Amino acid sequence: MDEQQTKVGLSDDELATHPTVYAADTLKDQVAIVSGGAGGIGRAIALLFARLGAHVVLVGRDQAKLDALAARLGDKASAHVADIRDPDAVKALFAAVWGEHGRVDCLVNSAGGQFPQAAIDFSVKGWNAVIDTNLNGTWYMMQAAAQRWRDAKHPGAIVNIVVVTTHGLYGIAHSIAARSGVIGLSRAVAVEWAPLDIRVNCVAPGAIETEGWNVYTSEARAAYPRSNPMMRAGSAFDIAEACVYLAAPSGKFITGETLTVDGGGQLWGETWTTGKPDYFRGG
Ligand SMILES: CCCCCCCCC/C=C/C(=O)SCCNC(=O)CCNC(=O)[C@H](O)C(C)(C)COP(=O)(O)OP(=O)(O)OC[C@H]1O[C@@H](n2cnc3c(N)ncnc32)[C@H](O)[C@@H]1OP(=O)(O)O
Ligand SMILES: NC(=O)C1=CN([C@@H]2O[C@H](COP(=O)(O)OP(=O)(O)OC[C@H]3O[C@@H](n4cnc5c(N)ncnc54)[C@H](OP(=O)(O)O)[C@@H]3O)[C@@H](O)[C@H]2O)C=CC1
Repeated sequence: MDEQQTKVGLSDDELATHPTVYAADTLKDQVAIVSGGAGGIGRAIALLFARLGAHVVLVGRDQAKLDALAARLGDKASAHVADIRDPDAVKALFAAVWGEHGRVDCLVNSAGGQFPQAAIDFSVKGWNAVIDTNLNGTWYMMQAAAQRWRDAKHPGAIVNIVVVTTHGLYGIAHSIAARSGVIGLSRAVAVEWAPLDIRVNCVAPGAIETEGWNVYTSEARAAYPRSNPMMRAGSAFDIAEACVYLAAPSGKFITGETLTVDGGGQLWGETWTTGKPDYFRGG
């Protein structure tokens, strides 16, 4: 992080009142677990899902952050502390939620992240922290959700928030490896779990303005809005609406897919999370 940390992205009030294309009862009576639910993208998902009728279970490691958002949502949300890297904590989370609500309809895995560093300098510990969070943690959540759905003969939908992997994203190779793993895993289990009426999809955000950006230098952050042909950053609300599309009946014939929400960034544009090296500046 650098000294120029600022509040970025839409406020909770803006997210809660943002116009949406979805009907108010789109997710009526559903129960959705959102990991990273108090993070920048996760809170947009939580606020929209709750607005569309779901009860949202907010998951993260920071009780106070979760409680603050849950308090805003009243009986539309509850807070559960769990580290997704701990498979026992994940099992306990699902036991608690099923015990409390008797159902889960949807899991959104938005917990994740990475730090910018040239791959050649990754330490073993740093590499493992990113793989463990983004690949292993996501998998523990997916498997726990699917086992419960299988045992209860209940349909389910999983949406994994990943990263656009098609042309790197220089400076976060550990995350690209982990997210490519999640995308491949999602495609594989989409087939295995179709007989269980479980759909598994991913959303790959481009530059989405959230406080998560504070892990990057101000120079890198300043370039993100120019990383796509729309020449602007997206908002967490764009990701939230994509998640609804895949989780709700609108996505009922979609599984194993990755929906890229990046303003065309994978087609044109470049992203240097550690700053653009002189070599690529030409001249
Ligand atoms: C095309 C479309 C365009 C798209 C254009 C897109 C542009 C934006 C791209 C992406 C944006 C986002 O994802 S937004 C952000 C999402 N949120 C985040 O990234 C959250 C911030 N990240 C993290 O919390 C951490 O990085 C993470 C590893 C995931 C968490 O794990 P832990 O808590 O275990 O990590 P820590 O204990 O802090 O660190 C563990 C070890 O990791 C290493 N480590 C951690 N931070 C480090 C650092 N800054 N530099 C070096 N090494 C570091 C050290 O070895 C640490 O050990 P020690 O040496 O012993 O300390
Ligand atoms: N913003 C962007 O431009 C982009 C974001 N993404 C991805 O989207 C996802 C959400 O990003 P965003 O909301 O911006 O980032 P944030 O950092 O704001 O949110 C990430 C959330 O994940 C939670 N989390 C992290 N590790 C764990 C863990 N081990 N167990 C439980 N919860 C954990 C954090 O909560 P706590 O620390 O309290 O546990 C935090 O609330 C991430 O995977 C991110 O990499 C992808 C592309 C672009």
